[in-house]
Amino acid sequence: MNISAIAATAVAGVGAYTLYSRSVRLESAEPVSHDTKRLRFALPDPDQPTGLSLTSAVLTISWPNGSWLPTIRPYTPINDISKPGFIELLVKHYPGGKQSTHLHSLKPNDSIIMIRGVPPGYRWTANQHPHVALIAGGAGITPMYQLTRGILNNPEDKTNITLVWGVNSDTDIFLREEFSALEKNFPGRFRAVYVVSNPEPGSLHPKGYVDEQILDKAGLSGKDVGKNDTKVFVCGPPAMEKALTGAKGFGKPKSGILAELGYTPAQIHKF
Ligand SMILES: Cc1cc2nc3c(=O)[nH]c(=O)nc-3n(C[C@H](O)[C@H](O)[C@H](O)COP(=O)(O)OP(=O)(O)OC[C@H]3O[C@@H](n4cnc5c(N)ncnc54)[C@H](O)[C@@H]3O)c2cc1C
Repeated sequence: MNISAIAATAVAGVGAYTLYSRSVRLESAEPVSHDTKRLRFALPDPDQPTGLSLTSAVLTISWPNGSWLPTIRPYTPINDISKPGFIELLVKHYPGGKQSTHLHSLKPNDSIIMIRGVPPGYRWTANQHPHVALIAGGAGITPMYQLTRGILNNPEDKTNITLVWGVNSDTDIFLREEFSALEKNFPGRFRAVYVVSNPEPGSLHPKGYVDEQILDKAGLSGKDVGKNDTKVFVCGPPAMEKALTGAKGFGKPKSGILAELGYTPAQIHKF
């Protein structure tokens, strides 16, 4: 969904969707890499449920630098959405980016408006697929983290998960500890593979981008996974998503890496 469609839905539904009593207050802001912060917002009532379902984003509304027009952008909470009282966002700063610059400038006790319900998100159903492949680039990790935690924290859900995350540098793997803990606690259920385009000397991760070879090595080619058994989720920068899922344009549409590996469009969901 593009930003204007999201904004239109938000404006049309603002009465129905305003969840957190207009504003939420920043409790803490912690840098997790050179350009990314973890922001924890308190809901007005500490017992208030997040009201979020797996998987969903929230819409943030702010007026950076006293502007007349609001800036409206979606972000994907990374906290345990079953716990009440707060919302945690992981926000990458884009130089010149309106909302990410504003969110990075917030100090504890500053407030923003947050709306749930738009964009609608992907409605996850436990055990609908025996295996999911989560392919993320950079800040596109947030919906993958929400989904991974949601699946593994539900004792009824037996879905296996393979995560492939492409980042620029080793320091951009900011959820490494959280993912390591999940790998340890759910052996055989969850596996994470990191691909680094500019690795540090001595990095343990493969150098490069998420391509056919990396996915093949991660066990995600058609020969490794039953064709209809895997649901693939993709979230990353536009160039990465294009390479994975193909591109329309002038002339013949280009098929992407996932099609080459044997996945059908119905198996692929782009966050
Ligand atoms: C459903 C959904 C969930 C999202 N969840 C998150 C999240 O959890 N964390 C997060 O950090 N972001 C997330 N985003 C992206 C976020 O909504 C904003 O688009 C992003 O923060 C940039 O907004 P901005 O106002 O700072 O930049 P803008 O003012 O919109 O853009 C300014 C410039 O920044 C650059 N830029 C903006 N976005 C990107 C991009 N995605 N890739 C490369 N360059 C870009 C471009 O050069 C652009 O011209 C999500 C997006 C969607 C659609």
